[in-house]
Amino acid sequence: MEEIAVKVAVRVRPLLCKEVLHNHQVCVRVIPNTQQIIIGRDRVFTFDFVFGKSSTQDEVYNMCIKPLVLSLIEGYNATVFAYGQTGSGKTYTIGGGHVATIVEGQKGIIPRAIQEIFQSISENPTSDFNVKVSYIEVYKEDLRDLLELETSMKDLHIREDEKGNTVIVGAKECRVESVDEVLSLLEMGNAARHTGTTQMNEHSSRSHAIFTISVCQVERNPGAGEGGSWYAHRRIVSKFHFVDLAGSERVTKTGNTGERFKESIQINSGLLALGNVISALGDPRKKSSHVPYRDAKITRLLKDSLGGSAKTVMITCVSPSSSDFDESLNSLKYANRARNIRNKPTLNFSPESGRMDEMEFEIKLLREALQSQQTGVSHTSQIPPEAAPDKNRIHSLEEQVAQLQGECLGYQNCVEEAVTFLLDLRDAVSLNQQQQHKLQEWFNMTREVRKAALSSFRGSRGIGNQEEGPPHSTVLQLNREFKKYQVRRCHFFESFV
Ligand SMILES: Nc1ncnc2c1ncn2[C@@H]1O[C@H](COP(=O)(O)OP(=O)(O)OP(=O)(O)O)[C@@H](O)[C@H]1O
Repeated sequence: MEEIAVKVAVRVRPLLCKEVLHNHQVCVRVIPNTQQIIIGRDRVFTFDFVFGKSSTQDEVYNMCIKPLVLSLIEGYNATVFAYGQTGSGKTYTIGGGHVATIVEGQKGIIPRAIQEIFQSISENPTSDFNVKVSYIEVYKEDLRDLLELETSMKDLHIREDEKGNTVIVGAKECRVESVDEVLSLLEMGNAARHTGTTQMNEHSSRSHAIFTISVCQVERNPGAGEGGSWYAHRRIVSKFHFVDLAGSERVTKTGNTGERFKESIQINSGLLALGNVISALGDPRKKSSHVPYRDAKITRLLKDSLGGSAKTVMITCVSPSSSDFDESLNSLKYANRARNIRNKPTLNFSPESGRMDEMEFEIKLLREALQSQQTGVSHTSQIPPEAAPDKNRIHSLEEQVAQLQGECLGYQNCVEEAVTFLLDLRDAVSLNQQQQHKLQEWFNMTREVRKAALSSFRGSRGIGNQEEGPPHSTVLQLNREFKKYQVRRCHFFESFV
């Protein structure tokens, strides 16, 4: 599996009107025709992409995000996250805020990516797509569903699936069919997000927000099956996380008190945890050390994006103002360290679900074939009684496939449950005896279910000692038998013409 580095971009926003009015000096500049940034008089940093004060939203999108959208459609998970001091331009860049009223050129990353995803879908006639979005925020270390505010925080849980990908159990996933639908959900979520006014930023995000678009594509591949007469399905589910982190802030500078002060503490501790993860992953001297993903919700959520299986771009936003020199230098140091993080992107084929789709499809074909042949039989008065066993055979095949599908579903559900549970335990620091016992019980149960599924299938076929194989191979056997039956039946009818 190929390792690729997390790509790091730095964007320096222009001085804001109030900074110009207060006569702030510029202390961060892009060195023209390079990928370098200079801060102060002589601190130079090199990044994958650098964007200066006059860079446009379009440039940022095309350079950093477009390739990720293409990867998403290919089947990779992707993440872009914006990091930086409060007021440095993260929400502006990611595309939060009032997406509906914003002028075209000012649109941030999310609306542009959505546009492109739907464009790609419309240009792909060979697959069926199912697109869903979810939007959650981490506010003071609690998860909140921005698309379903009634959902209690307690009902949202962070879990890992069997591939190690982070999933939020309980978060509302809305099925969407158009760009406008996504934008109105985004707008709704943005309106529900915790924001507040601080001395540093009039519309400061007080939470980390994760907007996720999940694309499920089922490729229709005619003729791939034996004899070219049925459809093989490839199912890919890939996700794009757009993460707008809350900004780091110095409490003395923001002048925050009361609730804002409490928020600052939580924001900073989440970002500190993120800094530690970046440091553990990005510092070659700490290569073999423990990565403290579990120290905060945001680091747990970003686990597969940092050192995991996704393709990731980190956009570090910095203020050019000399009054923010220390914060900007810090952000650049973090960004520099993040360049050493390596991910191992993997394609998200879903072989199990693919098999289920395939089985469902075959059942459909079997049913259709059965129906049309039954009709044929009833219209053919000269058909001799020898046809009856064939009809019975097709009935029995259909029953077996249906039974197999039911067994596979039960088995799949059970395994999924066990995997989630076991992975949870695996992540725990240590297991006590009771937990180890429970773990063993789950292993035993899975084995039993699998055994029962196999023996019941063998029983239904009258097979005693056939080699154990995955349920998939039995479907293929059924398919083959059905084809043999079809050929025999054709010959049979031909002999009457
Ligand atoms: N590249 C840019 N060009 C023009 N204006 C910008 C740019 N980046 C940010 N701004 C402006 O700077 C201000 C602060 O930006 P924004 O709210 O995006 O910061 P933030 O990093 O998300 O802050 P916080 O962490 O407090 O939420 C906004 O008024 C925004 O419009």
